[in-house]
Amino acid sequence: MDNSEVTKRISEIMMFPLAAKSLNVLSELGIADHLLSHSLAIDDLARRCEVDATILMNTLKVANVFGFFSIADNGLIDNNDSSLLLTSTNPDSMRHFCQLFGDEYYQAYQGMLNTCQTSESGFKHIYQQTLYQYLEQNPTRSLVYNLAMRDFSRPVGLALSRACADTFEQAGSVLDIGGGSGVIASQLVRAFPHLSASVLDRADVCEQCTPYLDACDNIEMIPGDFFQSIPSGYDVLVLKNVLHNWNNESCQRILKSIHASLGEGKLLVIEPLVESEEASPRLVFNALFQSVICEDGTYQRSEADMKALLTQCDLSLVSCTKLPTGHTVLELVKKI
Ligand SMILES: C[S@@+](CC[C@H](N)C(=O)[O-])C[C@H]1O[C@@H](n2cnc3c(N)ncnc32)[C@H](O)[C@@H]1O
Repeated sequence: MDNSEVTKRISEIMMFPLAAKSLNVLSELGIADHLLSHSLAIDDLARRCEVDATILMNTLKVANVFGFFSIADNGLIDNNDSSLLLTSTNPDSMRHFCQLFGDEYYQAYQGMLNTCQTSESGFKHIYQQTLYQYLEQNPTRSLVYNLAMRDFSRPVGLALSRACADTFEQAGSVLDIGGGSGVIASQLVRAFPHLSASVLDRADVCEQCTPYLDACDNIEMIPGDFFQSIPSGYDVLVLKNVLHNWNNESCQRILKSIHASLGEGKLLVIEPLVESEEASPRLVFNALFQSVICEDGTYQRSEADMKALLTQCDLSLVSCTKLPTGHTVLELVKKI
């Protein structure tokens, strides 16, 4: 690559925040929802959203560079297959994800220099409180967070049902620890109707997410704190995308609570782990993301790091399975 190409690349990279922010603003405004039933002229769309038509058009053009929305020569704006994923009701929706990543997380990246210097959370540096303290005090944004996790976890729930079918077929009950909106629990009871499922999460999450559960799924939401205690008596405990939010010391405290409740049951730890030979850009970004957004001193873990952490907590590894989503499922039982 010659210098002029590198110069172009640098200027593109430095402008990329505008691309992420454009998807965020279009998601906050619900533009894809406005276009759900028909195309609209830019002036009409801007009027409905109470924004400046020229700036909205420029925002749409940035999104369009990345393949979102269709902009006709006559100025009519419409959804295309990509922007349909920004609608609220699409089962594969990424709208809440764009709202969360392009707002709170985006602002927290301002703390990254501090994270590099101190290994402390960039989020905490900017917001002067941890992510979960912030969410507790901001119910509207907490709902965005919970729905973003739901959007993100949907494909994993399906993959998990297929990959661990034997485990769930043989089980009668499952508890999803830090299970948020209950998306994984819902998918499990649909795939295995004999299962009874519960979700343990922070009290405000349980209250907020109960209306989003399908009543037919009959899932119990249990308000609690996984650092304090976890109810026992379940055949399978699921812990998905939880440990990566915490440093080793906090993970050990969570695993101690799990150990106390596990009995004869199985624990499934599901995490996006990195291996050096499969460093996809998304996983490379994720490693940095965890240190900036999560608790002070949190680092991305490899499969070996995770196995070491789990076995230090008196758990024995039974199996290790890769999901097509890039997550690893570690099945564990209490060490005898
Ligand atoms: C990254 S989200 C993962 C949610 C869900 N497991 C999933 O994969 O979609 C982490 C979850 O841990 C929950 N959480 C954080 N601190 C908790 C605590 N002390 N006790 C119980 N749940 C907690 C959060 O509310 C959130 O739902």
